[in-house]
Amino acid sequence: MSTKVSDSTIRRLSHYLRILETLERSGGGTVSSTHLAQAAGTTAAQVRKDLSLFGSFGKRGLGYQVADLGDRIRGILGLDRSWPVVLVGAGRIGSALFEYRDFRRRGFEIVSVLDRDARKVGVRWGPIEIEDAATLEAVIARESVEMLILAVPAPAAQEIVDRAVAAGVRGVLNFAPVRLRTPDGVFVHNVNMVMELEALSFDLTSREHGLEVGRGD
Ligand SMILES: NC(=O)c1ccc[n+]([C@@H]2O[C@H](COP(=O)([O-])OP(=O)(O)OC[C@H]3O[C@@H](n4cnc5c(N)ncnc54)[C@H](O)[C@@H]3O)[C@@H](O)[C@H]2O)c1
Repeated sequence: MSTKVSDSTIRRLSHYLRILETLERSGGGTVSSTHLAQAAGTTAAQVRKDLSLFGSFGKRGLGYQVADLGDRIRGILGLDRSWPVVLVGAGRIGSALFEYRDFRRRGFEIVSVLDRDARKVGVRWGPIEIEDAATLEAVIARESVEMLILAVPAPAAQEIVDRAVAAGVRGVLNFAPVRLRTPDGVFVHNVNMVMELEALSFDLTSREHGLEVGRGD
């Protein structure tokens, strides 16, 4: 039977990893679940619960080896390899994402950018040239890509995803404000900054409604 892992657990693992990487840079050693919890804004019990989903880590009373736990979390998150990524949509969002250097540092390399606008196709962006969106399937095969970033207008999104999935893509980071339909085994993560702002607005107004903001599962 497979274990269900919540999105919040995955986010906390990313958070723990950042803390561990800071500790690795300052010499490593060991870290307690209490320290990790404080730095991540959660409880020691939550840290232990999150990690226990993936096996046993650390020794009771001795804490976790920073380097070892970092490696294990990188393995759990699939960050012990690099992921070539194709970006479709060389517009404002697309160019901002392409410029973002942390992707490559964390193992996500945008190996191709595609657009359907003839004025953009062939334009050089650093080491790459924007390619014609009509060649999407060929690019996915050439680069052995499983991840797609979608930064096109909403009406264009579904068709691109259908083609990409048929060509072998299994994960989509979607910026278009549209709910995409994909078959089982294909994962879509939507980025919607308006929803984030709405959540923030809720946080700021919740007291007026007598509500307490909680950050549980
Ligand atoms: N997730 C968020 O929070 C957020 C924030 C802002 C914008 N967006 C969304 O991101 C998307 C991109 O926004 P933008 O401001 O970069 O737009 P933009 O108009 O600057 O860029 C869109 C690009 O997509 C290209 N394109 C259009 N149809 C295409 C197709 N069928 N195949 C390939 N390329 C195609 C266009 O030529 C253009 O270069 C939009 O859907 C927008 O609503 C999301």
